[in-house]
Amino acid sequence: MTTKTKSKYPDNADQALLKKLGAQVRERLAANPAVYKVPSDEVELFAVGDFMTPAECAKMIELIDATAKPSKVFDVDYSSGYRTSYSGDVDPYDPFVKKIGRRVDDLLGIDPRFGETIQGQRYMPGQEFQPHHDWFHPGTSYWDYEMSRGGQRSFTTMAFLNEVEGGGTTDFTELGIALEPKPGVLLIWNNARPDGITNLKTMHAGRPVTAGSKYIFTKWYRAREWR
Ligand SMILES: O=C(O)CCC(=O)C(=O)O
Ligand SMILES: [Fe+2]
Repeated sequence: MTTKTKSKYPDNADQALLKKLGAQVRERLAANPAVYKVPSDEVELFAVGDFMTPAECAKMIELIDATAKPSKVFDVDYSSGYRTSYSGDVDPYDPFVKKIGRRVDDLLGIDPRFGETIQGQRYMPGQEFQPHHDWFHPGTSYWDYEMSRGGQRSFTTMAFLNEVEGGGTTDFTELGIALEPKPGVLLIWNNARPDGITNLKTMHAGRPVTAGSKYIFTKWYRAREWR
């Protein structure tokens, strides 16, 4: 249940910053031949193949297994069963994790201070992440807190780390796009539209894994310095 409370932050908080960041990242990705733009007029969505080597995927999976615990959710607004995977922040001071984080920073060209720490996720059969936006919704219990520590989420990056035996696609439910988990691939999307307004069409889901397991990591960027 969502309780609307008065906030000192406007619904479109950080719009101007999101617009500026969007333009900056768009230009940088367009200049990079390793970046594939997934065709859509509604969401700026990109993929990079072989972003992670097989050895790096294996190492990240090891770290996720070591830290995985039931997913933290913004509990008041996320009903139980919404996200049933396991997740955890992998050690941000681990040199390997730092190296991968810097690679993502460099790909996007966003100020590294805007980046959240890398979060790992593991799905076992039956586990999923139901349709949601990664950007924060005004009026939620966590809105003011998140606005005070970096503001709106600008870009999402998400890497597939293993071959999934069954299920586990990442679906953009408003776009009719289903992306097969392919180890080493990094997905990138802008959570805002080019005008800087948060984009409703970025609705996406991690579909239930039906066989095997699915490992990913996500790294989100804010509109401002994240603390
Ligand atoms: O597992 C997926 O494919 C999606 C994960 C996701 O949406 C998230 O972590 O925010
Ligand atoms: Fe998400």
